[in-house]
Amino acid sequence: MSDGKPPRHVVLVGFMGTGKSTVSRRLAELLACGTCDVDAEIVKREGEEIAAIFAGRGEREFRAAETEALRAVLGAEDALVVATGGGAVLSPINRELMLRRGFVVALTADPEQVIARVSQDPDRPLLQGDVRRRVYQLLEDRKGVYDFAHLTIDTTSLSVDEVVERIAQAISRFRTSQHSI
Ligand SMILES: Nc1ncnc2c1ncn2[C@@H]1O[C@H](COP(=O)(O)OP(=O)(O)O)[C@@H](O)[C@H]1O
Ligand SMILES: O=C(O)C1=C[C@@H](OP(=O)(O)O)[C@@H](O)[C@H](O)C1
Ligand SMILES: [Mg+2]
Repeated sequence: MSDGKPPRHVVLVGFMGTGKSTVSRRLAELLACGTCDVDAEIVKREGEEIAAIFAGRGEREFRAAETEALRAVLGAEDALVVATGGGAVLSPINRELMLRRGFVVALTADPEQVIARVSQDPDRPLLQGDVRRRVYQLLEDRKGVYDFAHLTIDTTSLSVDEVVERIAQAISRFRTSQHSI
């Protein structure tokens, strides 16, 4: 349900390793606005690392904490670039919050590119064990879940700066067409 306010934040969604956290920081610099990573917000609010929450309390509790963190972040008065975690879109409540408060940008990347990027960081709890198998399985499980975004960018062969530039151009078009961000 709309509360009558225009979309305000830029919200990045997408599978793990598509570049949401990295792009969000760089895009915020370019737009001269604040930025928030929902994963970092969860860690701050819960006082535990993401992997520790998954290990100690399970994914269900992580998802509940994620919705509360997302709600708090998107409630900010000033415009932010918000990086979400790859599974944040699984909840219809979260998708509704994002669409109500933001211009939603989905980042995608080919599976092998995702694997190359996430293999450098061993801390993602859902990718423990056989990373390749987990990535292909989760991509299959999550097919279509990022399609609700206003804009989708395939980052497979783009640099971070090129992704940032494309989002900035799209925001500019979106602004002139009707909305404020
Ligand atoms: N467009 C890109 N090209 C190459 N490497 C990238 C790109 N975007 C992100 N990366 C790298 O991929 C890794 C995962 O990026 P990250 O921002 O943590 O993704 P996410 O938040 O979507 O999981 C990081 O090492 C980052 O530097
Ligand atoms: O896809 C997911 O379910 C998750 C993605 C992670 O964020 P990134 O997409 O930034 O890696 C983090 O929220 C958590 O490990 C769960
Ligand atoms: Mg991230």
